[in-house]
Amino acid sequence: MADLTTQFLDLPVKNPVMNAAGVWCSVASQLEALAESAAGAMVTKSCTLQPRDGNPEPRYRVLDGDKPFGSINSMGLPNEGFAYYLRYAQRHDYEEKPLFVSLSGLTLDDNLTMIDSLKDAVTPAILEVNLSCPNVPGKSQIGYDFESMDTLLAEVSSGYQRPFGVKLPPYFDMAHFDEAAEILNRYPLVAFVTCINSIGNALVIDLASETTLIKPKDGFGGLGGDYVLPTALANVNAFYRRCPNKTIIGCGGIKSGREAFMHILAGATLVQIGTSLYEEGPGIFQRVLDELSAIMDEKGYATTEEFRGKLKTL
Ligand SMILES: O=C1NC(=O)NC(C(=O)O)N1
Repeated sequence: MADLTTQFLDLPVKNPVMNAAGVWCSVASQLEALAESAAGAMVTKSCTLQPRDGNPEPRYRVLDGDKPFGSINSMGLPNEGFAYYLRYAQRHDYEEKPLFVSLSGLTLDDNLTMIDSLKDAVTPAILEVNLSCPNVPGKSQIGYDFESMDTLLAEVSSGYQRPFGVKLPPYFDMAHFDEAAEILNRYPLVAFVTCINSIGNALVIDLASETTLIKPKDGFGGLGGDYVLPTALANVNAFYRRCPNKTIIGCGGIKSGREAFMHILAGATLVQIGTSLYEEGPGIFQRVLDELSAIMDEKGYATTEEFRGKLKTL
């Protein structure tokens, strides 16, 4: 029988499956549902210093023939504001499972202000800095601006002075994998890297009405689900190869034990579920865990360590 327990940084985790920031984690009732779910860890909605309404509706659509195979979203960082998530972090039961807090400040100063407060709160929450929201009109993704990313990592490292992680956008070019990894490797406090956020600024069209599916940004939004699995696996493996001293969290296209297995094989220690969680709800965690466990039993792996990063090439 597969043993799904694992270690993340120096923390014991009962299993490697969790939510992706932004999905089922914006308000306390959702966070409590995640805390009670089978997920081995959980993360809060990426927050800004002040509460935000986000973009106009419709801003999320699941793309489904007979079964959901993807999503497009342009939420625009709607959230209750940093203080709300800090309050949750201070009442979370860390014996039950680790909690990640995701920050996505609209400015570097906002990020540093939130990080100071998080550090002063002395909470066991794990910091994930979102460098990759594609949906705030007029704001580019820090992960695609290497100079800004370098500056942010320097400032956060010196301000936070504790291990933290970053949520990266997908990259699509070897030179970009190399450059991003070279920057990340300058910062030993960047203990983990979460790959990937949605594939930004996709466009989905409704044929019948000849109209975009979502309203914000003329219909341009972040793509998730089946569409992004190959890109997510590539980013997980690219940073796993290039950042041997960092832990990788895989996100993108996970809807069953199969994709969770692939992400771990590519190098992920934990895996995050977004689109499928949005559609199925927190019951998905036990289903994916059972499926992952069955695949491991079938292949003869007792733990995830035995196959993590062991992707073979031809
Ligand atoms: O980082 C993010 N990625 C997304 O795909 N959507 C949300 C958002 O728009 O709030 N943020």
